[in-house]
Amino acid sequence: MAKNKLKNRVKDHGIFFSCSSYPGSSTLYGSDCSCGMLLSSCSSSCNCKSECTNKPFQRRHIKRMKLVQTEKCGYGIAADEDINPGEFIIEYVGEVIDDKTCEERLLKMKHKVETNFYLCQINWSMVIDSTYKGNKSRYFNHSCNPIPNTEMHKWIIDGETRIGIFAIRYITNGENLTYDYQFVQFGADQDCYCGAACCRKMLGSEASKAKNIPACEED
Ligand SMILES: C[S@@+](CC[C@H](N)C(=O)[O-])C[C@H]1O[C@@H](n2cnc3c(N)ncnc32)[C@H](O)[C@@H]1O
Repeated sequence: MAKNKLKNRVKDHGIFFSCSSYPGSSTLYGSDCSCGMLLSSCSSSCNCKSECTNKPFQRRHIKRMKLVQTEKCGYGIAADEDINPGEFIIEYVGEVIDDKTCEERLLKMKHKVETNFYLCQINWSMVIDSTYKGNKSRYFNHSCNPIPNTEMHKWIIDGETRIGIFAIRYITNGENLTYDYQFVQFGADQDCYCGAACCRKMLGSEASKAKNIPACEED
């Protein structure tokens, strides 16, 4: 494990050395910073040194947000301040578990007839489970396009994969914060109540066919 970490760090240095952002130039997720464009946070080995703001995770400036009760999706999260496009909102955290543990937990949840799932698949071998440990990111609900106002991004920080939630458009104070789960996160047989006119899940379900919900253009 330690060996792997070391390998990753060495790889990261290739990215860090190529960073040529001028001090204080990058505030969003890397639009003008080589590291940011590669979804990698800047470090002390970068040319941009300490003034560079491309360190969303280390700086930990999470946005103000509050827990709300939604009409059909249980609890959700609403912005408690205006948020600009591209801004870092919060890190998605939880227990990092492997596929086997994930399957076991899913089976247990099924037996308990749980309806809220907090599992997020990061890659083939890694799942973040915020069922027992997490922060407010665990309450972000799903929306099909074009409704979501946030997006998840994988970042490499000191050789470790971390997940950040970023704004994809201007968000006004009070708006519910959602992203597209891509259906890796909640039970495959659950209906979606995101309210999008071309809700993918509803379109596929018998319920939507019965309600005659029109197909999206891209479908
Ligand atoms: C990560 S949790 C989000 C917080 C959750 N609403 C709660 O009350 O704790 C994911 C769960 O929320 C519900 N959910 C999220 N988005 C939904 C949607 N668009 N339609 C229906 N249920 C949704 C599902 O039960 C899903 O398993």
